[in-house]
Amino acid sequence: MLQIAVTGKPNVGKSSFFNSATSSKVEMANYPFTTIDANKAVAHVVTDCPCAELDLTCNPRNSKCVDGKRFIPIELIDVAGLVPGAHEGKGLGNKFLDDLRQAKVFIHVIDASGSTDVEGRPVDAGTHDPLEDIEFLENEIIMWMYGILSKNWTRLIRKIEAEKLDISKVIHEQLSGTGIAIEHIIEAKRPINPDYFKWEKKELIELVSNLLRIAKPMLIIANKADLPSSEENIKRMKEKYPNLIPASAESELALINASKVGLIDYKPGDASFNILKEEELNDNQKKALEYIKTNILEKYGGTGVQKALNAAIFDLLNMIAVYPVEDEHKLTDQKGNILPDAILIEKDSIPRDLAYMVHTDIGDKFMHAIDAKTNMRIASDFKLSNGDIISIITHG
Ligand SMILES: Nc1nc2c(ncn2[C@@H]2O[C@H](COP(=O)(O)OP(=O)(O)OP(=O)(O)O)[C@@H](O)[C@H]2O)c(=O)[nH]1
Ligand SMILES: [Mg+2]
Repeated sequence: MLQIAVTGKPNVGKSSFFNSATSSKVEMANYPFTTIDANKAVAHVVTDCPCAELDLTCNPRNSKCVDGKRFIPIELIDVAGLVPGAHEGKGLGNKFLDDLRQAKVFIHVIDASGSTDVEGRPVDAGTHDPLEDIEFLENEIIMWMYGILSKNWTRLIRKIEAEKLDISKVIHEQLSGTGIAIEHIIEAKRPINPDYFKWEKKELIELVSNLLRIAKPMLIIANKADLPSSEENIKRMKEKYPNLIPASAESELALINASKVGLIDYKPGDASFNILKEEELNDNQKKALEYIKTNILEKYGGTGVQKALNAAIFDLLNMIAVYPVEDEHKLTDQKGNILPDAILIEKDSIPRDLAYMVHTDIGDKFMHAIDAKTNMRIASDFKLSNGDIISIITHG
């Protein structure tokens, strides 16, 4: 399953974000290094389910559908906090950084309120500038990957020369286990001096920065947006990082918990909620809900948690959800389930790519595909888009 890593310095709310997105109960506390061992669980990205526009009732198998919204599973990993110097082992950094290897995209959680110092220790709200945290973390991740790439570099270069090997392939092998594709490496090294025998630290770092930008993009989440000192910081940071998403993991947890016990009507991603059992709420709960409504939902259009997951997959990784079916008339699988599976695939993929995502065997036996919304056969270079329902015709 596609993995998103939740990363950042200690004590910013990574585990709170993780718990709110996955309904897990890992420990959260106001001191650094509460989390040591990485936690993994399933979260969901949400998109419009085609069942709504087609006026159908679907029977999802690999995902869920709630009120015409399709919730598609992804894996979230919550890791230990990183401090400056992590790539040199500070704060157990090397071990912690290796937990990020598999991730396709990073959600970088920062404490927008400035109430934790650079190593995550609580300080007076507003006394630390969270902008500094964005820069140091990016640098740590670059230096970590540089460490992996540059290991035995001189020996590797000699080997490439002696055995006439392809540099991209060798780099690909060196970075195996990071999910970085050879195409990413080819693209990342394009702007760098082609004479790789002359590459030094500067060129390798440039290569790694390009690679990370292409292959493992990072989304910044300004968490603790509910605290008063966050507002000014968010405004200021947005000028430099316009894609930054303000969030309040703590508010999302509160809303989800209230919704689970039936006090309110709320689902992840909603920008509002309805109180269902006013009489069962005590004064503190009423105040808390009112606070979240005015200071988070109305101000930022949601708690930011679901928005962040969606942005990571649909915007940063440029993915779309496509629905393979076996019966293009009934839009079902063999067992009669309507729109059973939602598959996350890169935008502009072609039908054969989808066939391979469904199963290697289906990919190998691919003949052509049918757009099940129009019942028309589609070209082999047809570019899939979000919400497409596709029937794959195979031979044999
Ligand atoms: N006000 C506010 N506090 C939050 C929010 N999210 C988390 N916190 C608090 O921040 C502190 C740290 O939360 P954690 O989720 O443990 O943070 P972490 O980043 O996982 O910390 P480490 O595991 O130590 O790296 C806790 O006291 C949380 O209650 C939020 O959205 N708003
Ligand atoms: Mg934690």
